[in-house]
Amino acid sequence: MTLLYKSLSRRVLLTYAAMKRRITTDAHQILVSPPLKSIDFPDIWTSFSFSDYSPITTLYDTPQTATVIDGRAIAEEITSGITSEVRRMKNSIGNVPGLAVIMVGQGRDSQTYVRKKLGACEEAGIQSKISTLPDNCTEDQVLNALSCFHEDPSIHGILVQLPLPQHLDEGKILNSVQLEKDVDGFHPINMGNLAMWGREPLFLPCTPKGCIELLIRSGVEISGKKAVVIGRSNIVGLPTSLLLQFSAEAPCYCQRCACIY
Ligand SMILES: Nc1nc2c(c(=O)[nH]1)N[C@@H](CN(C=O)c1ccc(C(=O)N[C@@H](CCC(=O)O)C(=O)O)cc1)CN2
Repeated sequence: MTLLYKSLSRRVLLTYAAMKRRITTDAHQILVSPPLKSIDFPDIWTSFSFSDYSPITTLYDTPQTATVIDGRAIAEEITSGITSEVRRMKNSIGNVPGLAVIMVGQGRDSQTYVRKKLGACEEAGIQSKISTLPDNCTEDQVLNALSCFHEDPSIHGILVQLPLPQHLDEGKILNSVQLEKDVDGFHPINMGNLAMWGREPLFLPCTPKGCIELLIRSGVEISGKKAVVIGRSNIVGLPTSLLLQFSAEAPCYCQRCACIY
């Protein structure tokens, strides 16, 4: 399992590194940008066969017309792909991936998101564990929960559901997530590597990755486009903008403003 995981990560990172090299060594490429499918990432962006998909709509055919992307259908498609991959893994090596979630407090939104994440794991055959801590827990309790999951060989990915209560130091806690298990990609080294040429993050934040997936799977050609990202949060806006840098021509932030581009 570890070998498979390492070989997958390696393959992904090599693709990512190759792409970054191409961009940095060829000034022309900076303007033209390589197609997004050749960028990093893992599972789908590199092995995804575009011919398998009929775009929900070809945006080029209908310029300036808003199109609603059917996220639910795409999510089902992705889940089904992951489910077969996990089944294959179980049949070949007898193991399945394991996700651990740390949730502090009883925030309604957080509970909903965590429930959905665990439900998605179950649907795909991924093992999951959750550590639920009270609103008034100490930083040490969170760090202890993290340590337990770091040492648990059945856990390959850990996420700390955000936001955390005010009295906890979010930065310190995210810094403490083991890099190799940082599935949210929120560790400053993973985030920093995403922002730097010649560096490779081990994981991508899931919402930005999901946005790019939706575009790709809907047949939207990102390369060479101008993109506007509204908001610059660490969780969504900032990493989305970084991802778009690789393909869109001129991504920019838009913070608390109406923006017509
Ligand atoms: N550890 C993490 N904590 C948090 C994350 C995260 O990625 N990792 N993100 C948010 C909460 N969240 C997932 O946990 C999340 C929230 C909202 C969305 C999203 O896409 N929202 C859509 C609406 C979707 C719908 O209505 O069905 C939107 O805002 O347009 C994705 C993920 C904070 N905590």
